[in-house]
Amino acid sequence: MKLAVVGTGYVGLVSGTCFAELGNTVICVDKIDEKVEMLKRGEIPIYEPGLKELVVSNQEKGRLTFSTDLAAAVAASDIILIAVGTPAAEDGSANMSYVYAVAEEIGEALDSSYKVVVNKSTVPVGTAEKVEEIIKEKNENAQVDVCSVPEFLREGSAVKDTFNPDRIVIGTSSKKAEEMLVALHKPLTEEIVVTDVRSSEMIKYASNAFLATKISFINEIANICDAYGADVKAVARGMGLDNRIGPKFLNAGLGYGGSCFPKDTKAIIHLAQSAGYTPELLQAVEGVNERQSFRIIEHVKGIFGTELIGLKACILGLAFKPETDDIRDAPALKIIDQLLEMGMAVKAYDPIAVENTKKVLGDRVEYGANVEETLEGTDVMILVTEWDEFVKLDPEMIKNKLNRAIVVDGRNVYEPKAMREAGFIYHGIGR
Ligand SMILES: NC(=O)c1ccc[n+]([C@@H]2O[C@H](COP(=O)([O-])OP(=O)(O)OC[C@H]3O[C@@H](n4cnc5c(N)ncnc54)[C@H](O)[C@@H]3O)[C@@H](O)[C@H]2O)c1
Ligand SMILES: O=c1ccn([C@@H]2O[C@H](COP(=O)(O)OP(=O)(O)O[C@H]3O[C@H](CO)[C@@H](O)[C@H](O)[C@H]3O)[C@@H](O)[C@H]2O)c(=O)[nH]1
Repeated sequence: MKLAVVGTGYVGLVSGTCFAELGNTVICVDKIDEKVEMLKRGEIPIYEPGLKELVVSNQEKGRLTFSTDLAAAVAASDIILIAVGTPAAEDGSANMSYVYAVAEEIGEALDSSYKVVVNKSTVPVGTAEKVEEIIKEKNENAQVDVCSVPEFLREGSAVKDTFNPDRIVIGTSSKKAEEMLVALHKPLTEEIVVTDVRSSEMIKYASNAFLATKISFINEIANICDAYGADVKAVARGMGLDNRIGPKFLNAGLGYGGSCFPKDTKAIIHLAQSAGYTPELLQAVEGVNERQSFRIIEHVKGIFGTELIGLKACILGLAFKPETDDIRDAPALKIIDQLLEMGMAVKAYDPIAVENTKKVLGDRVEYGANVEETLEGTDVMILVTEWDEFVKLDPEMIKNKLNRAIVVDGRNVYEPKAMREAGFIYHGIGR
């Protein structure tokens, strides 16, 4: 099949490349010239394991091309995937300006041949209908079915997730579009859920909201564990072995960050409120998450008291999770801001997210070249992102580099007993 993919962020680039790998002809379009030029040279603007090799090999086979010319890509394709950003607006709703702008451009580019337009971006319920309306306002001869196929990939494992999805959800009431989209996705999985467009759009928000709820739930339990001397890791294990609960997404820590859960939770809350419904549970999920990263600060104050001026913290991990350089809504940024405000100096390190962090924090923070150098001469090590290299650190090395043997483990990666026996003042989250 011939595909145009609009937007070369995580979703557009990964799904476009994977569809090319499956033998389709794919044109990935972005409005940013430099990005398209980089991609043409086989350079990948984001860090995503396994992606570069796939992009380059599909370019070489001529199945994957990059362009800024949306009209030409639309004309050459049967299916057009919209994968542009839907960031949070001031009021928490999804900012739909990028999606609507693309809809206008598609409307202008279409002739009277049949096309399937797919929203892969995470969008409020009712968006497919609105996109179809915009296209038809621009072009009354347009023969389109606008469908919803939400994306469930995770950053850091995006390629693996795309080739091994738990399910594909297709929202459409058109038999013709359904047949084309089922044929496109069939090589990926047998688990294809075909439903109406609005339910499909809701499935995406409901899935993210549920996962966010699981995280806020276990964080709340962790905070109660802290008060009573229970170990949240043991609690999560004991709970997770119940098949009805399951072990995944029960890691207590600093709360969820990233480009999806925070904004999508806000968007579904806004969606509910716009319809006159108060989503109390989801509001609490968000409230718990807002507070959770500040648990670190409470631990720091618990150790040093409120007089923090003159002390230096070593922050390990800046990306919102391991295996990505994405710092959008990363807990590290909030924690660093708070430490600086309290008068502490901060030295930080991340294997790949330092460049992105510098664009936001500049020289308010000192950056180490590696873990050892970052730890050197600091008063407390604060682990924020559970990169494998941090998990495997030698406690003796940590002790030798720090001014005092103090570790605050925001991801519960070390064993409290072993750390305390090794002479550390050790604080985890809920254990
Ligand atoms: N990042 C993820 O892991 C993930 C996973 C699932 C779903 N989603 C959803 O997918 C959507 C895209 O997310 P992302 O992280 O890939 O976005 P992103 O912000 O990283 O990238 C979006 C890209 O679209 C381009 N763009 C914007 N307007 C354009 C236009 N008119 N023409 C051509 N290109 C245009 C931008 O230049 C940018 O390169 C969002 O709705 C997001 O919620 C993201
Ligand atoms: O037990 C857990 C699991 C995750 N997290 C945090 O939750 C956030 C999100 O993690 P993850 O879901 O792994 O990453 P994303 O790449 O943001 O992926 C989510 O958001 C995407 C965008 O919508 C969806 O496509 C994915 O299915 C969904 O998992 C990160 O800050 C994690 O540290 C926890 O705190 N505890």
